[in-house]
Amino acid sequence: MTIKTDELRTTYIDQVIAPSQLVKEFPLSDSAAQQIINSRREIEAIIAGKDKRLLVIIGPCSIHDTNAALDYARRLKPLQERYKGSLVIVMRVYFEKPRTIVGWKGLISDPDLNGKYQANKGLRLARKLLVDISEVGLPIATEFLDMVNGQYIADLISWGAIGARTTESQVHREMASALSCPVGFKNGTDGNIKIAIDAVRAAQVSHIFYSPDKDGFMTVYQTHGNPFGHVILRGGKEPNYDKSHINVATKALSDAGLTPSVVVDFSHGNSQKRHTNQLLVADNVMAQMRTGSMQISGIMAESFIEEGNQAVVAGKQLVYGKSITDACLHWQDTEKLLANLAQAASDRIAIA
Ligand SMILES: O=C[C@H](O)[C@H](O)COP(=O)(O)O
Ligand SMILES: C=C(OP(=O)(O)O)C(=O)O
Repeated sequence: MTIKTDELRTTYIDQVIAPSQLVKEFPLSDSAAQQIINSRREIEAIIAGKDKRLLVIIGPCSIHDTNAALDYARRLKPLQERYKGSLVIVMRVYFEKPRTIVGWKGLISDPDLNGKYQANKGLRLARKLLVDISEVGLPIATEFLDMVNGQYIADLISWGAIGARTTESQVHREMASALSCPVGFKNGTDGNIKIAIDAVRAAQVSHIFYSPDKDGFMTVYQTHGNPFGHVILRGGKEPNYDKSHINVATKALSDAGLTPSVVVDFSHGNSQKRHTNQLLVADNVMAQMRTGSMQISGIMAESFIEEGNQAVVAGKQLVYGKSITDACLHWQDTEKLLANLAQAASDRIAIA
């Protein structure tokens, strides 16, 4: 063969470390593993309607500075303890960003924020952070976007998301059917909730799925199906958190034979990308909860240490604790939000 017909549009960058090697470098302790198993069981019970507490997925839009993320985790931990009677708090630790067109795609692929794609460094930083947050004692939520990255970190994840741009993707549904944690599917960016309900159904059953194994060898797996898929309403062309949208979504879930409850994302289409609107969404959701309705089993919010977001500019120092993707609530608002959610959730438990 002298004429090359493929790999015409790629340039070799590096070999990637095997998942088993990364796990050796950053192992999970037995106590942290037990805590992850316990957190997954708690979240599963909420998804199944057996635990009346509110699932709260909260944290930065994306991780770009692991020190700031750990700082956030240490602030969140006492609140997780304080409100554990009414909230199951899980920290958002997102390393992979699906972009509408282009942009920084997250710490794993581009840890230096400079387009040099030092993926081995990104994987090491990501796994170390997950181990550190697990040692703090917090359960972790992440989005599974890439088909390979999960093998490096999924053992540390208590709750997974499939994003609005990939809910309709067959391979993501297959991946969700293989994941050991509960998985939420976002509605589409245009607001289509049927694709998320279809995704929950698709992920419930067994599939044939190609993935690297822990040693990095491409492997064909038969997945067992994930019984803990659920829908996340994130808004679309219009927000979809109010009572009428919740009723439509839960009826569609019921008609499909699924548990009629949803997670509401306060951000994204529901906040129309204005971070402080998350607090207005929260007020509406808490009012719904106070009627005793169990239609909303969980919420998601984007929060960090500093408010808003910032652009990455070469040579310019980044503000510590401030998002470089979607704008986030600051820590003070986060504390107030969690206190209010805890009150609304305990009011709801009292009625139920
Ligand atoms: O959650 C983050 C963003 O909403 C998502 O990655 C899309 O971002 P973009 O529209 O800025 O590309
Ligand atoms: C990208 C995200 O959300 P969505 O898929 O809803 O846009 C996210 O939660 O980070």
